Amino acid sequence: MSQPISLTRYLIEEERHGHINPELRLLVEVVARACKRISIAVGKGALGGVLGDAGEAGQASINVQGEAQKKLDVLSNEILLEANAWGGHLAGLASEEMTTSLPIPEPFPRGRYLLLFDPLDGSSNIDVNVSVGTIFSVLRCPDGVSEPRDEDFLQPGTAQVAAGYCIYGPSTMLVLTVGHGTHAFTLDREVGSFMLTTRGMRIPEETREFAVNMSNQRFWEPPMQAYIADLLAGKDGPRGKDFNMRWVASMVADVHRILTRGGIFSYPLDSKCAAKGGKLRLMYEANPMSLLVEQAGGAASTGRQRMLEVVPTSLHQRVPVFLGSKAEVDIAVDYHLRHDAAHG
Ligand SMILES: O=P(O)(O)OC[C@H]1O[C@](O)(COP(=O)(O)O)[C@@H](O)[C@@H]1O
Ligand SMILES: [Mg+2]
Ligand SMILES: [Mg+2]
Repeated sequence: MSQPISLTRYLIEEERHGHINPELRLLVEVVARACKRISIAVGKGALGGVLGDAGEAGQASINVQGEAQKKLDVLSNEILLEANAWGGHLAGLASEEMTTSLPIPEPFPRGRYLLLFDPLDGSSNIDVNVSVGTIFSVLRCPDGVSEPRDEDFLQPGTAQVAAGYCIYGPSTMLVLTVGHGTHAFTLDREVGSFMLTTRGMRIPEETREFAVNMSNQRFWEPPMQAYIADLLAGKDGPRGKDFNMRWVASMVADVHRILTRGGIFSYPLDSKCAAKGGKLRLMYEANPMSLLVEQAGGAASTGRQRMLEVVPTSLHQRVPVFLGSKAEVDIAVDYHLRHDAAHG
């Protein structure tokens, strides 16, 4: 195998092709560098004193989502904030762990992009040494806005100029799109660089594998109940083939598997999360993952609408998610549309 090229070299090539400008190239480099720092913190585990809950004296620290924060949620957020505030390419930032967005304050240099991130995805897996990750999305700051507010971030997923995630697993990998394919880079720990190990990831169109939290089954809507029942019926059911199931409960790990070997990932609407609109967050989970999946030949939907066309109404908006192998996502969507048509 020929020597893989570095992330820096790949980004320079994309700039030469006119796919990105120098600002966006450097922005991605800054995010990648922050992810390397998070990877080191995650890798130290119990030795780094970073496991367990955030907060003091037995008092849990609760974020804007109403969820208890882990120490690594807080640390990863701080690493991304610090790195990007000094980067000079951003006008503002928004994070799963912060109530409102943050315009880059004086005296930091201000740029033209907006960055949204889930600093540590899969928090429930931190203390059990299972893969976690960082998810990010890059938007343009609207023209004429120098101090962006929450509403300036409310752009549909189609407006993303870059998206990616870093998975902290047996190896640390950065999976990135700047709108020209989805590419995977593996961190060479000795050299300290991300190296391009898969150019142009492709999701097989069809699959026999699904990912869903089955413990929520009785809370799902009827079309989701019907869809999964038919998958479980296997060879004897209407699908005529047996399906396998996987659920890591870190979206990064589940999506990484799907980008690698296909499958369908779903976090559907259920009666526990219906009032909030779903479980997963549109702006820094669903949208970046949907762009990566579409760029790899897959599909992503809310079950009723293409994910990337959802017009956001709030920064921490939640949505139902179906993404992965295109033919299978289309089938899941069809169950929902047929149900809606039959029930008005
Ligand atoms: O525990 P559940 O309900 O199966 O949820 C798992 C889902 O929750 C999440 O962990 C939410 O992410 P955070 O850890 O960033 O809050 C997703 O990664 C994952 O798909
Ligand atoms: Mg998450
Ligand atoms: Mg998180």
